[in-house]
Amino acid sequence: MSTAPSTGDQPPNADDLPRAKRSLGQNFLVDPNTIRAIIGALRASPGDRVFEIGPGRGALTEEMLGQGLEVSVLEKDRVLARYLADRHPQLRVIVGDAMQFAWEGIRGDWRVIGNLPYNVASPIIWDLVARTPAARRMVFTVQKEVAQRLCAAPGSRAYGALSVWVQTFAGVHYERTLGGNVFRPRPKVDSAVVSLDPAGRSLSQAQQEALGQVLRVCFQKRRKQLGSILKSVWSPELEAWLEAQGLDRRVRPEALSPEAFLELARLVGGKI
Ligand SMILES: C[S@@+](CC[C@H](N)C(=O)[O-])C[C@H]1O[C@@H](n2cnc3c(N)ncnc32)[C@H](O)[C@@H]1O
Repeated sequence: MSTAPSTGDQPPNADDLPRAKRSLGQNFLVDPNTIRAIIGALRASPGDRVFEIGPGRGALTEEMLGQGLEVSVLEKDRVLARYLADRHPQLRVIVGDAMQFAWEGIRGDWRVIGNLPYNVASPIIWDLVARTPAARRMVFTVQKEVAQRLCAAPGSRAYGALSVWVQTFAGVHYERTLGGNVFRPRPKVDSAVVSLDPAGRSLSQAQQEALGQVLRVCFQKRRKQLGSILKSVWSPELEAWLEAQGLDRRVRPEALSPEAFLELARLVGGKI
């Protein structure tokens, strides 16, 4: 760990940099053009507040500070958190786990950014979008397959519970694919950048549980027909609602839009 006094404007000596820990998904961005492009996707202006998840050695953090953004970071690795706090006294550094963070505090004017640890990216985004309805734009670097699932449209192979859940709360846009050469160490999988624009939708805890339950049940059996999946809770109301959509009980879950799932959760959630 570097114990040098703050030298935010000096490039760190390679020997001072904390080693990458595989267990924490540490693949650090090293390509300046990619770093600028990811931050550009945030569409932030000087003075805007940005919350970064997993700042690592500060590749995105330092560029954002250089652009005059007001940055707070949440890092699980104490060594890296200390390294960043030492180098950047103006940075608000929180040592903590994004899987257990009180996201409700990120309200209003916050943008969110993160080159997320790949093994926990989906649950972090799942939680974050539901609990920060008023936040501004979010930009995440994730495994390419996860990015495809986040953006997937009904009927496509990648469309599933994660797509429906996240698109219930935000508009999702696939920004770009990243080759392994922009990271050190180089990850084994391809990566992609996605942006999310929260729609301002707030669901109660009960509504969230109902939607989560319906998604779990439906996408466990995505090739089955809805009438068979929901046999035990089928009702005339459900039948009438499907008919009004121009659908019937033979429809498969993967054909339903996020809005349709929300209505389905209202009709059957809590009963299955
Ligand atoms: C893929 S690296 C990205 C580092 C840096 N942002 C970059 O782009 O070079 C992921 C970062 O998230 C941190 N991390 C891993 N699990 C975390 C968790 N549960 N909560 C917060 N940070 C975590 C890792 O220590 C690491 O710094």
